[in-house]
Amino acid sequence: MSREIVIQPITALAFAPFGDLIDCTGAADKIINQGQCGRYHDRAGLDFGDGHAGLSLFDANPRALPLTLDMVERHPEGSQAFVPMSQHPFLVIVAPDDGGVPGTPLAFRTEPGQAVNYHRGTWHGVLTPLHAPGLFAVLDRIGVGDNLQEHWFTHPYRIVGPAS
Ligand SMILES: NC(=O)N[C@@H](O)C(=O)O
Ligand code: NI
Repeated sequence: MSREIVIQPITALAFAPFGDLIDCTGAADKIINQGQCGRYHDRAGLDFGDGHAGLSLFDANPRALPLTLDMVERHPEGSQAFVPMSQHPFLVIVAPDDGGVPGTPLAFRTEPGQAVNYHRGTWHGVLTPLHAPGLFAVLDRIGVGDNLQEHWFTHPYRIVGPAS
């Protein structure tokens, strides 16, 4: 049995229970560098618990749609931010927590130039580019102990919708 999830455009409001949508919409918080740069200041709720911030690069293979979603994961010890290093949309899959297991997932497509930061403990699909290059900067917790909990669905979901 496969259950279908339709991809929707991401909005800050819809994503708010799961994380921060980071982009340059609206006026910059500050104009810097002799007026040559707008600073959209401190836009993510970063949380690294008892660890420290790590900045990594992920070079991920783009995925085709429809996508079979058979697993979501979460990081109980820290937040995780994905910043694309290309001007392509990517797929953001999250799920509410339902007593320690994920509820029905939601699938979002970002706009080019948008990044996301998953709150600590948010159920999410792994990094899912939709176009090459799947190159991302990732800011997440580096520290001791296990910071990864996976949930494999007995019945996978089928993620459908436009890739851009
Ligand atoms: N495992 C890892 O570093 N990446 C995942 O957490 C992911 O969300 O892609
Ligand atoms: Ni993750």
